[in-house]
Amino acid sequence: MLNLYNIALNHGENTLLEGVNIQLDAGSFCTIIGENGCGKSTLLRCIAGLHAPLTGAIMLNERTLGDWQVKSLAKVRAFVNQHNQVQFAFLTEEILQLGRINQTETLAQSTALICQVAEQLSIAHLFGRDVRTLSGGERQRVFIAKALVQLLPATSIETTEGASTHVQNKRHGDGAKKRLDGKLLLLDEPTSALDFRFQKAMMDVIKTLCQQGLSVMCVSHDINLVLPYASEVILLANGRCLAQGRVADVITATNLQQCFGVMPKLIPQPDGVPYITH
Ligand SMILES: Nc1ncnc2c1ncn2[C@@H]1O[C@H](COP(=O)(O)OP(=O)(O)OP(=O)(O)O)[C@@H](O)[C@H]1O
Repeated sequence: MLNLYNIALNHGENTLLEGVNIQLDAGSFCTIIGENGCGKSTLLRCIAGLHAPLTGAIMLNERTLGDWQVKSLAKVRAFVNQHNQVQFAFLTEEILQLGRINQTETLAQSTALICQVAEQLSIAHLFGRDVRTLSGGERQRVFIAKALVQLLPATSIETTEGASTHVQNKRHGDGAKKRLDGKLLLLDEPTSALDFRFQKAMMDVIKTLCQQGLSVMCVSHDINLVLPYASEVILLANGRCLAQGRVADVITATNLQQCFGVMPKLIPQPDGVPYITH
C-alpha cells in the first residue's frame, strides 16, 4: 500500500536521506529504529508530505503522493508528530473534531466516533480541558486519538472482549479487516510520554487496528516495547536503510552494533523477539 523508491533529501550540504526504498503492505506494523539524528523523523515527514524529497517517488495505494487530492489523502493518511505543540485554546474534543474536518457526515456521527475513540484511549475525562493545560502523556494520547479519528470510518463502534478492546464495524462485523486496508498511520515516538500502563494499552490498540488492515510506520527509541508488535523493522543509519525486513532477520547484535555503535546484549525470549539491553 506504501512504496518509497530511491528517496533522497538534502539540507544544504547535509544529506538527510539517501537511497531509501520501502514497501509496506496492508496491515503491516513497521518500526523505524536508529540513532539520534539519523533521519527517522525526516523520513516520516516525507511520507506525511511535509518534506519534498529531492529524488525518488512516494506512492500510496499505487498513486504518487502529489497526485492525491488533499481531502482524499487526509482520509487515508494520518501523522502524529513527535512534538504536539498547540498555540491556541483548543478543547480536547475540538482537537478530535479537527480529525473529521474532511468528512461529509452529521455532527452526531462524528461526535459518536470521537466519543468511542476517546473512551478507548482513556481521554474522555479530558473533554472540556484546554489542551495546553494537559500533561505530556495526556496530550500525546489526545493527538494519537485525533489521528485515529481521522482514519476510522464513522460507523466504527467500540467493543470489549476480555481484557482487550477493539474497534469494530457495527454493520459489517467480521468484515472489519477490509475497512482499514489502504489507510496509513505515521507515528513519531508515540509512547515517549506515556506511562507503563498506557504504553502497552496504546500498542495493543494499534495492533488491533493493524489486524483490521491499518498500516503503521512507527519511529521509536523504545525498542523493547515496539519490537514484539512489529511485523517488520527498518534500521536507519545516516539517512540510509542499514537493514530492513522481518524482526528475526534485522535485529541482530551485529546490525544493532553497526547502527548504534555499541554492542548490545540480546536476551532470547519465549516469543522469539529478543530483549535488548546494554
Ligand atoms: N530544518 C532542518 N535544518 C537543518 N537540519 C535539519 C533540519 N531538520 C532536520 N535536520 C537534521 O537532519 C538530521 C535528521 O533529523 P531527524 O529529526 O530526522 O532525526 P531523527 O532520526 O528523528 O532523530 P531523533 O532520534 O533525535 O529524534 C539531524 O541531523 C537534524 O539535525
